[in-house]
Amino acid sequence: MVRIRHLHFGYSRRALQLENLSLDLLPGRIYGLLGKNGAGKSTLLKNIVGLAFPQAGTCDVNGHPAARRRPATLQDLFFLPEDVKAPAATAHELAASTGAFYPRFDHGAYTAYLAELDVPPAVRLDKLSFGQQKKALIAFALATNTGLLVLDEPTNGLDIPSKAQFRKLVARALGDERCVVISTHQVRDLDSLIDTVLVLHQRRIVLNHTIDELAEQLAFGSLAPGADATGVLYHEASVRGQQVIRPNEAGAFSRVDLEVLFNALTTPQSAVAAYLATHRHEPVF
Ligand SMILES: Nc1ncnc2c1ncn2[C@@H]1O[C@H](COP(=O)(O)OP(=O)(O)OP(=O)(O)O)[C@@H](O)[C@H]1O
Repeated sequence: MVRIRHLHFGYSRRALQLENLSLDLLPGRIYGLLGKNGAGKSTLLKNIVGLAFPQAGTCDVNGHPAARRRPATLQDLFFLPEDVKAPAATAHELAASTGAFYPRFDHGAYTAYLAELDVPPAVRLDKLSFGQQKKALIAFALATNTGLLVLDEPTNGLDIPSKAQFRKLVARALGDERCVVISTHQVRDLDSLIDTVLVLHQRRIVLNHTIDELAEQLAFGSLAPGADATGVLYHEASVRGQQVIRPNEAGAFSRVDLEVLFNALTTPQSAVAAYLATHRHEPVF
Protein backbone atom coordinates (compact mmCIF):
# COMPACT_ATOMS: atom_id res chain seq x y z
CA MET A 1 0.00 0.00 0.00
CA VAL A 2 2.78 2.46 0.97
CA ARG A 3 6.29 1.89 -0.31
CA ILE A 4 9.06 4.24 0.75
CA ARG A 5 12.59 3.81 -0.54
CA HIS A 6 15.71 5.76 0.44
CA LEU A 7 13.70 8.84 1.28
CA HIS A 8 15.57 12.02 2.22
CA PHE A 9 13.60 15.00 3.41
CA GLY A 10 14.47 18.34 5.03
CA TYR A 11 12.65 21.62 5.35
CA SER A 12 15.95 23.32 4.46
CA ARG A 13 18.86 21.97 2.45
CA ARG A 14 21.19 22.05 5.42
CA ALA A 15 19.16 19.98 7.92
CA LEU A 16 17.56 16.66 7.06
CA GLN A 17 14.54 15.50 9.11
CA LEU A 18 14.41 12.08 7.41
CA GLU A 19 17.48 10.35 6.03
CA ASN A 20 17.64 7.33 3.75
CA LEU A 21 14.38 6.02 5.17
CA SER A 22 12.80 2.89 3.69
CA LEU A 23 9.52 1.41 4.85
CA ASP A 24 6.57 -0.69 3.65
CA LEU A 25 3.08 -0.26 5.10
CA LEU A 26 0.70 -3.12 4.45
CA PRO A 27 -3.10 -3.47 4.38
CA GLY A 28 -4.82 -5.10 7.36
CA ARG A 29 -2.39 -3.52 9.83
CA ILE A 30 -2.61 -0.80 12.47
CA TYR A 31 0.78 0.88 12.77
CA GLY A 32 1.80 2.95 15.76
CA LEU A 33 4.40 5.54 14.78
CA LEU A 34 6.27 6.50 17.92
CA GLY A 35 8.92 9.18 18.31
CA LYS A 36 10.01 11.92 20.65
CA ASN A 37 8.76 15.47 20.16
CA GLY A 38 10.37 16.83 17.01
CA ALA A 39 11.53 13.37 15.80
CA GLY A 40 9.80 13.96 12.47
CA LYS A 41 6.60 11.89 12.81
CA SER A 42 4.35 14.56 11.25
CA THR A 43 6.98 15.16 8.58
CA LEU A 44 6.99 11.47 7.63
CA LEU A 45 3.18 11.35 7.57
CA LYS A 46 3.07 14.44 5.33
CA ASN A 47 5.43 12.71 2.89
CA ILE A 48 3.16 9.66 2.90
CA VAL A 49 0.04 11.68 2.09
CA GLY A 50 1.78 13.86 -0.50
CA LEU A 51 1.84 17.12 1.43
CA ALA A 52 5.65 17.18 1.63
CA PHE A 53 7.96 16.17 -1.18
CA PRO A 54 11.07 14.01 -0.83
CA GLN A 55 14.36 15.61 -1.81
CA ALA A 56 15.59 12.19 -2.85
CA GLY A 57 14.12 8.70 -2.88
CA THR A 58 10.53 7.66 -3.45
CA CYS A 59 7.27 7.49 -1.54
CA ASP A 60 4.52 5.64 -3.41
CA VAL A 61 0.91 4.99 -2.42
CA ASN A 62 -0.78 2.18 -4.35
CA GLY A 63 2.03 2.29 -6.89
CA HIS A 64 1.97 6.04 -7.58
CA PRO A 65 4.12 8.83 -6.13
CA ALA A 66 2.21 10.34 -3.19
CA ALA A 67 3.43 13.82 -4.14
CA ARG A 68 1.55 13.62 -7.45
CA ARG A 69 -1.73 13.70 -5.48
CA ARG A 70 -3.78 11.92 -8.15
CA PRO A 71 -7.53 12.15 -7.49
CA ALA A 72 -7.75 8.32 -7.35
CA THR A 73 -5.04 8.28 -4.66
CA LEU A 74 -6.65 11.08 -2.67
CA GLN A 75 -10.05 9.38 -2.74
CA ASP A 76 -8.52 6.34 -1.11
CA LEU A 77 -6.60 8.10 1.65
CA PHE A 78 -7.64 10.22 4.59
CA PHE A 79 -5.21 12.31 6.63
CA LEU A 80 -6.18 13.77 9.97
CA PRO A 81 -3.58 16.39 10.88
CA GLU A 82 -2.50 17.10 14.45
CA ASP A 83 -4.01 20.58 14.55
CA VAL A 84 -7.49 19.98 13.27
CA LYS A 85 -9.44 22.97 12.02
CA ALA A 86 -13.11 22.18 11.91
CA PRO A 87 -15.21 23.95 9.24
CA ALA A 88 -18.15 26.27 9.99
CA ALA A 89 -20.60 23.43 9.37
CA THR A 90 -22.43 20.85 11.45
CA ALA A 91 -21.23 17.24 11.45
CA HIS A 92 -24.13 16.31 9.16
CA GLU A 93 -23.38 19.18 6.75
CA LEU A 94 -19.74 18.07 6.61
CA ALA A 95 -20.82 14.58 5.56
CA ALA A 96 -23.22 15.95 2.94
CA SER A 97 -20.57 18.21 1.38
CA THR A 98 -17.23 16.42 1.78
CA GLY A 99 -18.37 12.82 2.28
CA ALA A 100 -19.27 12.60 -1.41
CA PHE A 101 -15.57 12.84 -2.34
CA TYR A 102 -14.95 9.42 -0.78
CA PRO A 103 -16.63 6.66 -2.80
CA ARG A 104 -17.03 4.34 0.21
CA PHE A 105 -18.19 6.98 2.71
CA ASP A 106 -20.64 5.31 5.12
CA HIS A 107 -23.27 7.78 6.42
CA GLY A 108 -24.81 5.25 8.81
CA ALA A 109 -21.46 4.42 10.40
CA TYR A 110 -20.63 8.15 10.66
CA THR A 111 -23.84 8.83 12.63
CA ALA A 112 -23.09 5.86 14.90
CA TYR A 113 -19.46 6.98 15.50
CA LEU A 114 -20.64 10.51 16.36
CA ALA A 115 -23.11 9.09 18.87
CA GLU A 116 -20.52 6.78 20.41
CA LEU A 117 -18.05 9.65 20.75
CA ASP A 118 -20.77 11.89 22.17
CA VAL A 119 -20.51 14.58 19.46
CA PRO A 120 -23.70 16.61 18.85
CA PRO A 121 -24.42 16.20 15.12
CA ALA A 122 -26.44 19.40 14.65
CA VAL A 123 -24.13 21.98 16.27
CA ARG A 124 -21.63 23.87 14.12
CA LEU A 125 -18.26 22.15 14.52
CA ASP A 126 -16.32 25.41 14.94
CA LYS A 127 -18.49 26.18 17.98
CA LEU A 128 -17.48 22.94 19.73
CA SER A 129 -14.52 22.41 22.06
CA PHE A 130 -11.19 21.31 20.56
CA GLY A 131 -11.69 17.76 21.86
CA GLN A 132 -15.22 17.57 20.39
CA GLN A 133 -13.98 18.89 17.04
CA LYS A 134 -11.25 16.28 17.04
CA LYS A 135 -13.76 13.52 17.80
CA ALA A 136 -16.07 14.69 14.99
CA LEU A 137 -13.20 14.52 12.51
CA ILE A 138 -12.10 11.11 13.82
CA ALA A 139 -15.68 9.89 13.20
CA PHE A 140 -15.51 11.37 9.69
CA ALA A 141 -12.07 9.82 9.07
CA LEU A 142 -13.26 6.34 10.06
CA ALA A 143 -16.46 6.67 8.01
CA THR A 144 -14.57 7.49 4.79
CA ASN A 145 -13.53 3.80 4.58
CA THR A 146 -10.39 4.78 2.68
CA GLY A 147 -7.74 2.12 2.14
CA LEU A 148 -5.17 4.30 3.87
CA LEU A 149 -6.02 6.18 7.05
CA VAL A 150 -3.32 8.41 8.54
CA LEU A 151 -3.97 9.94 11.95
CA ASP A 152 -1.44 12.39 13.40
CA GLU A 153 -1.63 12.50 17.20
CA PRO A 154 -5.39 11.75 17.18
CA THR A 155 -5.61 11.28 20.95
CA ASN A 156 -4.21 14.75 21.78
CA GLY A 157 -6.98 16.72 23.42
CA LEU A 158 -9.20 13.68 24.07
CA ASP A 159 -10.36 12.93 27.62
CA ILE A 160 -9.73 9.50 29.14
CA PRO A 161 -13.10 7.88 28.22
CA SER A 162 -12.78 9.24 24.67
CA LYS A 163 -9.30 7.74 24.31
CA ALA A 164 -10.72 4.32 25.22
CA GLN A 165 -13.63 4.85 22.81
CA PHE A 166 -11.19 5.90 20.09
CA ARG A 167 -9.21 2.66 20.49
CA LYS A 168 -12.41 0.62 20.28
CA LEU A 169 -13.69 2.37 17.15
CA VAL A 170 -10.38 2.17 15.28
CA ALA A 171 -10.03 -1.53 16.09
CA ARG A 172 -13.55 -2.10 14.79
CA ALA A 173 -13.04 -0.04 11.63
CA LEU A 174 -9.98 -2.00 10.49
CA GLY A 175 -10.58 -4.52 7.73
CA ASP A 176 -8.25 -6.70 5.66
CA GLU A 177 -8.06 -3.98 3.02
CA ARG A 178 -7.37 -1.06 5.31
CA CYS A 179 -4.03 0.27 6.54
CA VAL A 180 -4.10 2.61 9.54
CA VAL A 181 -1.11 4.66 10.66
CA ILE A 182 -1.33 6.51 13.97
CA SER A 183 1.41 8.75 15.31
CA THR A 184 1.81 9.61 18.95
CA HIS A 185 4.35 10.65 21.52
CA GLN A 186 1.96 9.38 24.22
CA VAL A 187 2.83 5.75 23.85
CA ARG A 188 0.25 4.41 26.31
CA ASP A 189 -2.61 5.85 24.24
CA LEU A 190 -2.04 3.14 21.64
CA ASP A 191 -1.70 0.24 24.06
CA SER A 192 -3.66 -2.83 22.93
CA LEU A 193 -4.65 -1.14 19.66
CA ILE A 194 -1.67 -1.30 17.32
CA ASP A 195 -0.30 -4.50 15.84
CA THR A 196 2.94 -3.07 14.45
CA VAL A 197 5.32 -0.65 16.16
CA LEU A 198 7.37 1.86 14.19
CA VAL A 199 9.89 3.96 16.09
CA LEU A 200 11.32 7.04 14.39
CA HIS A 201 14.56 8.17 15.99
CA GLN A 202 17.47 10.21 14.71
CA ARG A 203 15.94 10.59 11.23
CA ARG A 204 15.41 6.85 10.70
CA ILE A 205 12.96 4.06 11.46
CA VAL A 206 14.83 2.16 14.19
CA LEU A 207 12.04 -0.35 14.84
CA ASN A 208 9.47 -1.94 12.56
CA HIS A 209 8.16 -5.04 14.38
CA THR A 210 4.79 -6.54 15.08
CA ILE A 211 3.75 -6.83 18.72
CA ASP A 212 3.84 -10.63 18.28
CA GLU A 213 7.44 -10.54 17.03
CA LEU A 214 8.43 -8.35 19.96
CA ALA A 215 6.72 -10.65 22.46
CA GLU A 216 8.48 -13.61 20.88
CA GLN A 217 11.94 -12.07 21.09
CA LEU A 218 11.85 -9.97 24.25
CA ALA A 219 10.79 -10.63 27.84
CA PHE A 220 9.39 -7.67 29.78
CA GLY A 221 9.34 -7.80 33.56
CA SER A 222 10.61 -6.31 36.76
CA LEU A 223 13.64 -6.97 38.89
CA ALA A 224 13.53 -7.33 42.66
CA PRO A 225 16.07 -5.20 44.58
CA GLY A 226 19.42 -7.01 44.71
CA ALA A 227 18.36 -9.62 42.10
CA ASP A 228 20.79 -10.83 39.44
CA ALA A 229 20.75 -8.50 36.42
CA THR A 230 22.89 -10.72 34.18
CA GLY A 231 21.64 -10.74 30.61
CA VAL A 232 19.38 -7.73 31.07
CA LEU A 233 19.29 -5.66 27.87
CA TYR A 234 17.69 -2.61 29.43
CA HIS A 235 16.49 -1.48 32.85
CA GLU A 236 14.87 1.64 34.20
CA ALA A 237 13.63 2.67 37.62
CA SER A 238 9.91 3.28 37.93
CA VAL A 239 7.30 3.49 40.68
CA ARG A 240 6.73 -0.23 40.07
CA GLY A 241 10.44 -1.00 40.75
CA GLN A 242 13.13 -1.78 38.16
CA GLN A 243 11.52 -2.47 34.78
CA VAL A 244 13.68 -4.70 32.62
CA ILE A 245 13.86 -6.11 29.12
CA ARG A 246 15.66 -9.42 28.57
CA PRO A 247 16.06 -11.70 25.60
CA ASN A 248 13.09 -14.10 25.65
CA GLU A 249 15.20 -17.22 25.88
CA ALA A 250 12.59 -19.24 27.74
CA GLY A 251 9.99 -18.64 25.01
CA ALA A 252 7.54 -17.41 27.66
CA PHE A 253 4.92 -14.81 26.86
CA SER A 254 5.06 -11.37 28.48
CA ARG A 255 3.05 -8.28 27.66
CA VAL A 256 5.02 -5.79 25.52
CA ASP A 257 5.44 -2.60 27.54
CA LEU A 258 5.51 0.02 24.78
CA GLU A 259 6.75 2.79 27.03
CA VAL A 260 9.70 0.80 28.37
CA LEU A 261 10.46 -0.47 24.86
CA PHE A 262 10.39 3.06 23.47
CA ASN A 263 12.76 4.30 26.20
CA ALA A 264 15.05 1.34 25.57
CA LEU A 265 15.25 2.06 21.84
CA THR A 266 15.93 5.76 22.19
CA THR A 267 18.85 5.45 24.63
CA PRO A 268 22.32 5.85 23.13
CA GLN A 269 23.86 2.55 21.94
CA SER A 270 20.60 0.73 22.62
CA ALA A 271 21.28 -2.93 23.47
CA VAL A 272 17.65 -3.75 22.67
CA ALA A 273 17.97 -2.29 19.15
CA ALA A 274 21.22 -4.24 18.64
CA TYR A 275 19.62 -7.46 19.92
CA LEU A 276 16.57 -7.10 17.66
CA ALA A 277 18.75 -6.30 14.66
CA THR A 278 20.73 -9.53 15.07
CA HIS A 279 17.65 -11.68 15.71
CA ARG A 280 15.58 -10.81 12.70
CA HIS A 281 15.93 -11.01 8.97
CA GLU A 282 15.31 -7.40 8.09
CA PRO A 283 14.04 -6.78 4.56
CA VAL A 284 16.88 -5.48 2.39
CA PHE A 285 15.82 -2.37 0.50
N1 LIG B 1 7.02 23.69 8.16
C1 LIG B 1 8.21 23.53 8.78
N2 LIG B 1 9.27 24.30 8.44
C2 LIG B 1 10.48 24.11 9.03
N3 LIG B 1 10.75 23.19 9.97
C3 LIG B 1 9.73 22.41 10.33
C4 LIG B 1 8.42 22.53 9.77
N4 LIG B 1 7.60 21.59 10.34
C5 LIG B 1 8.38 20.92 11.23
N5 LIG B 1 9.65 21.42 11.22
C6 LIG B 1 10.77 20.89 12.04
O1 LIG B 1 10.96 19.53 11.71
C7 LIG B 1 11.26 18.76 12.87
C8 LIG B 1 10.29 17.59 12.98
O2 LIG B 1 8.97 18.12 13.21
P1 LIG B 1 7.69 17.18 13.25
O3 LIG B 1 6.51 18.09 13.46
O4 LIG B 1 7.68 16.33 12.04
O5 LIG B 1 7.98 16.32 14.54
P2 LIG B 1 7.00 15.37 15.39
O6 LIG B 1 7.77 14.12 15.62
O7 LIG B 1 5.69 15.25 14.70
O8 LIG B 1 6.88 16.19 16.74
P3 LIG B 1 5.68 16.31 17.84
O9 LIG B 1 5.64 15.00 18.58
O10 LIG B 1 6.19 17.40 18.71
O11 LIG B 1 4.42 16.64 17.11
C9 LIG B 1 11.19 19.73 14.06
O12 LIG B 1 12.50 20.10 14.40
C10 LIG B 1 10.43 20.92 13.52
O13 LIG B 1 10.90 22.11 14.11
